[in-house]
Amino acid sequence: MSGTSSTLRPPADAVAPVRHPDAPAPGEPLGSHYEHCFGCGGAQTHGLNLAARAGEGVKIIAEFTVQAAHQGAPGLAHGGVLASALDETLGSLNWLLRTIAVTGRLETDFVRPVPVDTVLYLEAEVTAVAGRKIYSTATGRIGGPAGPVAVRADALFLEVKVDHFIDNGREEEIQAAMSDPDQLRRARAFEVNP
Ligand SMILES: CCCCCCCCCCCC(=O)SCCNC(=O)CCNC(=O)[C@H](O)C(C)(C)COP(=O)(O)OP(=O)(O)OC[C@H]1O[C@@H](n2cnc3c(N)ncnc32)[C@H](O)[C@@H]1OP(=O)(O)O
Repeated sequence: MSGTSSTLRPPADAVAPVRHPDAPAPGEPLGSHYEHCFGCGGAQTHGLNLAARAGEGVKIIAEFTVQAAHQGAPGLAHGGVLASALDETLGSLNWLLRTIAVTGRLETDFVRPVPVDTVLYLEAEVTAVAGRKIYSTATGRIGGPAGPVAVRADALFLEVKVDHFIDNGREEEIQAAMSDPDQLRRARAFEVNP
């Protein structure tokens, strides 16, 4: 079964997304934006450790290996973990636009089961922008770019101000991230254009 709800269809006045001139070059790894991020942070023992790199235009390519800690059914990835991998990959797209944005809606199709040890190969692309709304889509394949599709998602991200994180995040982590002496790391923790 497949389908997309009407809120994920760009309106008639939507425009094509524009890659920021300072976006990383195609093939360049994005690295982790925040070490405690469940999706990409190295400090998360059971996190996804997802590695994303810039693609052409407004595309991202990412890979993550399903670990034993990611199981739902015996030997198979938990659906929520797969949705997290899609969310993280889609979220990384905003780095190409240099827009701070959070997921408002994420619709996921689980097409086939994903065994532990699988390398999930993800491709995501921004499809349209309408004001604060950023529309995007992603696909996850088993093993590599020619592998069978296991998951796919459509998403709506909403542009926010950095205050979104400062006002809502737990004080302890906000203070730690803001007092990081590394300016780039400080900026990326909040997904801000450095
Ligand atoms: C390398 C480093 C990269 C960085 C890599 C980073 C990866 C990070 C991980 C991935 C990203 C995440 O998981 S982010 C974390 C998960 N997401 C969140 O925590 C977001 C929680 N939700 C919120 O804070 C809020 O609901 C917002 C910000 C999404 C929206 O609130 P708002 O700003 O007040 O906007 P609001 O006025 O309600 O709505 C504005 C317009 O958007 C529409 N809209 C709002 N929400 C929705 C929705 N869920 N579905 C449909 N439409 C919606 C409204 O109808 C309205 O349309 P109209 O009337 O104007 O037409």
